[in-house]
Order: sequence, then structure tokens, then C-alpha cells
Amino acid sequence: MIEFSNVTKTYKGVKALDDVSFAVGPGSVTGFVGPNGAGKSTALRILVGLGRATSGSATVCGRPYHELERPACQVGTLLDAGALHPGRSGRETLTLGAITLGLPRSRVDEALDLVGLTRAEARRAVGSYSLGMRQRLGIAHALLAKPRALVLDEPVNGLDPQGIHWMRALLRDLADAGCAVLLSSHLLHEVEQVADHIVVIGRGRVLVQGGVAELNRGRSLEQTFLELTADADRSLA
Ligand SMILES: Nc1ncnc2c1ncn2[C@@H]1O[C@H](COP(=O)(O)OP(=O)(O)OP(=O)(O)O)[C@@H](O)[C@H]1O
Repeated sequence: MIEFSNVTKTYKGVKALDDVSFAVGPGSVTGFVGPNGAGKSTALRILVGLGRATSGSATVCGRPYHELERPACQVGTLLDAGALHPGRSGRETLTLGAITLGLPRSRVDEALDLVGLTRAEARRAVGSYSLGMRQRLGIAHALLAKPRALVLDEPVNGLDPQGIHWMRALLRDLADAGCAVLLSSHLLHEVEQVADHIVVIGRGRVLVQGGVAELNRGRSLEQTFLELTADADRSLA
């Protein structure tokens, strides 16, 4: 459903992404993991039409984001929970989203329930929210249209252990209902708990990818991750 094919992105001669290829099928959670500056956000931004690949393609259901019919309904995104308007209440944020996407207002309460924000919390200005509450609101926004693909950049940032547990269960349920979920993180351990597939990226290149069970065989995934990303750093030093 989500597919990166040989995506390269160059910023003023510096390769942020180098021939990146991987796919996320319906009903699966893929963790996109790499150290700071590896290229995760660049890849996700290209996928959802916020950046252009220098070469290669990133598609959802075989089409670039901007060629999809009602793309924001088909692809739910949470790229920066900090970007939510601080002066609006949670409810206003979701209501505006529902209106923009042409959805019934009833979706607002459904989305609030889905992410566990109370009616009282939804009345408060987003500027007064904790980072964890913003993440929940951002997820609610991403899920308003019941998208078939979900793209999340560092969604567990700022969540407490209970919130992380909740997030894992939510992503699992969404995937079990057929959604293709792609989430980035620099926290391998968090991703490992929820993903079926993992793509490790370092210095813009895919270093390894596969099923969690397959990658875990014989040694800890964390050890493999640390060695691969250190090797990528060394080879480019
Ligand atoms: N607009 C830009 N102009 C120039 N270089 C950029 C730009 N955006 C990203 N980069 C560079 O591209 C590389 C990849 O950055 P990116 O933000 O995609 O990494 P990341 O894996 O998401 O990192 P983090 O985990 O720190 O968010 C970095 O070297 C970064 O400095």
C-alpha cells in the first residue's frame, strides 16, 4: 500500500536519502528506525507530499500523494504534534479538521474517544496541553477520516509508559483492521514492541529491513541496530 522505490533526496549536494526502497502492506505496522539525522522525517515528508524526491518515487496505493483522490482522507498523518495551533481548543482543532475533510461532526467525539481525551480536556486550549496530550490530539486528527494508511513521525515522543502502552494497542488494532501503519522512531525498543516489520535507516540508506522475528534471530535487535548504524557512520566518516 505504501511504497518507496529508489528514493534519493539531495539537499545542496548532501544526500539525505540514498536509494531508499521499502513497502508497507495493509494490515501491518512498519517501524522506520534510525538515529538522529538518518533521513526518517525527510522520507515521510516526501511520502505525504511535503517534499520532493530528487529521484525515485514514494506512493500510496500506487500513486504519489498529490494524485490521490482526497489524499488527506486516505492517508492520516502526524508529523509534528507541536505544530497544532495553541490558541484553539482540542475540539476546535478536530472540528476544523472534520469540516475541511467534509466529514460529519460526529467524527470529532468518536476520534476523541479513540485517543482517550475527555470532553473537559477537549475544551482546553491546545497551548495548555502536555506533549503527550498533543500527541493524542494529533493522532485523533490523523484518524478523523478513518484512513487506510497512517504515517506517524515519532508518535511516542512525550508519552508516559501508560500512553506508550495505549499507543501500541491502538496501532495494533488499526493494523488488524487493515490499515497500513508506518511509524518512525529513534527508539528501537519502542518500535520493536509494536511493529511486524522494521526498516533500519542510517545516513540516508536502508541498512536492513525485515520481519521483527527474522531480524531478532539469534541476537538482540538493538545490538544489530547499534552495529549497523555505527558501521554506516564509519563508512561515511
Ligand atoms: N531542509 C533541509 N535542508 C538541508 N538539509 C536538510 C533539510 N532537512 C533535513 N536535512 C538534512 O537531511 C538529513 C536527514 O534529516 P531528517 O530530519 O530527515 O532525519 P531524521 O532521521 O528525521 O532525524 P531526527 O530523528 O533527528 O528527526 C540530515 O542531515 C539533515 O540535516
